Amino acid sequence: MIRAHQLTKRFADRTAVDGIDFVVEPGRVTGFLGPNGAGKSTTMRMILGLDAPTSGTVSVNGHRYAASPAPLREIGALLDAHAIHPGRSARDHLRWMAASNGIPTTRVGEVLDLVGLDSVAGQRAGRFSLGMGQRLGIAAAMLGDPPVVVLDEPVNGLDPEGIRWVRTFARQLADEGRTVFISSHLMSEMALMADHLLVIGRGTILADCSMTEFMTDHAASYVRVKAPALGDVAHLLTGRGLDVTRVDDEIRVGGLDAASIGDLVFSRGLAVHELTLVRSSLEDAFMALTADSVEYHATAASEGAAR
Ligand SMILES: Nc1ncnc2c1ncn2[C@@H]1O[C@H](COP(=O)(O)OP(=O)(O)OP(=O)(O)O)[C@@H](O)[C@H]1O
Repeated sequence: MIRAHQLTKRFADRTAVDGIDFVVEPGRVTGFLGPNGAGKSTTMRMILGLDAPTSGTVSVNGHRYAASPAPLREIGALLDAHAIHPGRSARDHLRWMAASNGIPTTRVGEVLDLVGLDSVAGQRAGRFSLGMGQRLGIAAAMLGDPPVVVLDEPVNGLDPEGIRWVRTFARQLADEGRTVFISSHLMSEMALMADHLLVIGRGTILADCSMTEFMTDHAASYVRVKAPALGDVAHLLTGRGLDVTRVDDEIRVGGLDAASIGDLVFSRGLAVHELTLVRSSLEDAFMALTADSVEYHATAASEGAAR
């Protein structure tokens, strides 16, 4: 597992990570989410010992990762998929990494197979597409068969097939009992991939909960009601103290579940033509939660100009 205690990183006058505490548990995919500049990469770099904390600590499997005698066997990390010599073949790149970490070269064939790159392993990495580069980065991360896997924005720029592959792969690693920690600034992607969420904004933790809890706590919901005598239904529900808003040919009701609303309306002999629970999307919930921590807000005009 990964454990952070009062983890802090300051760059000159900027506090990138501000005294955060969290535990990333094994056996599940934990999504690390936050808007651009929230502190995700800085946190991941501190986990991997690439940045030293200004104060606080972070440990991997109970000790500081930088002090590990066999780092690739502790954590497999994908930070920058382009950090590969372009003239070297995928196989040579992995062989070199394996040799410098005391890992038998037979493992190279296994990880190439694992990520589906065996047929192109002799090609120069500089010719790889973005998706192939990500797969090669993940193959490198898996060389030491590590119990902890950290992937920073692994689906950035991937096509739908590549995204699905990363998702399935992450799930498989968690099912094998590994600790899987994946950053992204896209909620929709995490909704499909993560069991647990750690949301960061301006260097502080905004949420640390299961996906289900996140939805319950942060996603707004209402019941859409359509009825021939809409005014009468609205009057009845408002009279019961419910939060009722009329929008076109429907009313939106908050504060009571759909079945109870149906029963109540039926008990007055009124007909109902539609009764639907509507939840705001995870993306909406995430945007609402992190709205105050977004560094760069696009104005409506600049959004329009960008289109
Ligand atoms: N080496 C550095 N020197 C100065 N400031 C830095 C440095 N690295 C990061 N920062 C600042 O720290 C803050 C957090 O950056 P970080 O890259 O960790 O965010 P992030 O959540 O990974 O963002 P993104 O999704 O854009 O990658 C940002 O304001 C960033 O400008």
